[in-house]
Amino acid sequence: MRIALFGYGKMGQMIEQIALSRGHEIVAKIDENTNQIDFTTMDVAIDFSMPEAAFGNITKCLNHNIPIICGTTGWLDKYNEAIELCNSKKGAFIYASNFSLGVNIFFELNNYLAKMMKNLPEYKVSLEEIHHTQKLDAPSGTAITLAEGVIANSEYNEWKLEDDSDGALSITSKRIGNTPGTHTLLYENEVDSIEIKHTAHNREGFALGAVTAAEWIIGKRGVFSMRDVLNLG
Ligand SMILES: NC(=O)C1=CN([C@@H]2O[C@H](COP(=O)(O)OP(=O)(O)OC[C@H]3O[C@@H](n4cnc5c(N)ncnc54)[C@H](OP(=O)(O)O)[C@@H]3O)[C@@H](O)[C@H]2O)C=CC1
Ligand SMILES: O=C(O)C1=N[C@H](C(=O)O)C[C@H](O)C1
Repeated sequence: MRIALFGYGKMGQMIEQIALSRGHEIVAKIDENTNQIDFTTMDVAIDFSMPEAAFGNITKCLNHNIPIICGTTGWLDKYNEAIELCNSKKGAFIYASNFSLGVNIFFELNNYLAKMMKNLPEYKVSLEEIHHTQKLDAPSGTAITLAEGVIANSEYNEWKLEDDSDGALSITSKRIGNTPGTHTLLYENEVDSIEIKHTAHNREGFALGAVTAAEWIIGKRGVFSMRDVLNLG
């Protein structure tokens, strides 16, 4: 498979390693200084760039009929526009806030736990994410997906960053050293607490998931998720 990388930072470089080890070719490494992109050389594009760049990169790929896998977080105000464009162009697109197998299992566990806790209002939920100090967005995309999972399966209506006013689900964001990504859901009352936690030990799981998604999407049309790729649903 001929892969173009949009963004060649920490994730782009890890994806290159994994892609090469699986017999793929990296045909382009694109950043904000790239003037011309030859879309004829690529079978699929993978974007791990920056919040302000992702939507533009997705648009370019869909306009050139290139399937696009996007892991960049912090641009979701434009997600519906990306879906509309993908559908109108009959393209192929996957966004995931987290591509790792472990986190996608954790998302399922989170939904299941939220459903069980729905009728137990004595437990208050809180959500914490910890990432490295270079991370630009807060809360993390993964924390937002987890919060949306709780909201869809409980009486909570909204999440807020470090604010539980009006009964909102509060997300705490911490930036510590080189932490690859740790997410914790805590249900707590006066007598006990229940905690579920996912800890990424490095970036390999994210990169492997993104390359797996790129392999999976070839020949497909539509908007998909990691649930489709991993056959979780
Ligand atoms: N979904 C998932 O599983 C995961 C998602 N992420 C997300 O991926 C994104 C990237 O993370 P990470 O690799 O750690 O970040 P880095 O900052 O290490 O890399 C981002 C790269 O994007 C480049 N860039 C800037 N503008 C553009 C542009 N217009 N087009 C293409 N590339 C551009 C930057 O170049 P320069 O430095 O020259 O500006 C930089 O090299 C973040 O949003 C992060 O949250 C991260 C891990 C897992
Ligand atoms: O920026 C990161 O590093 C990560 N970003 C993603 C997010 O915002 O959830 C995924 C992972 O946690 C690492």
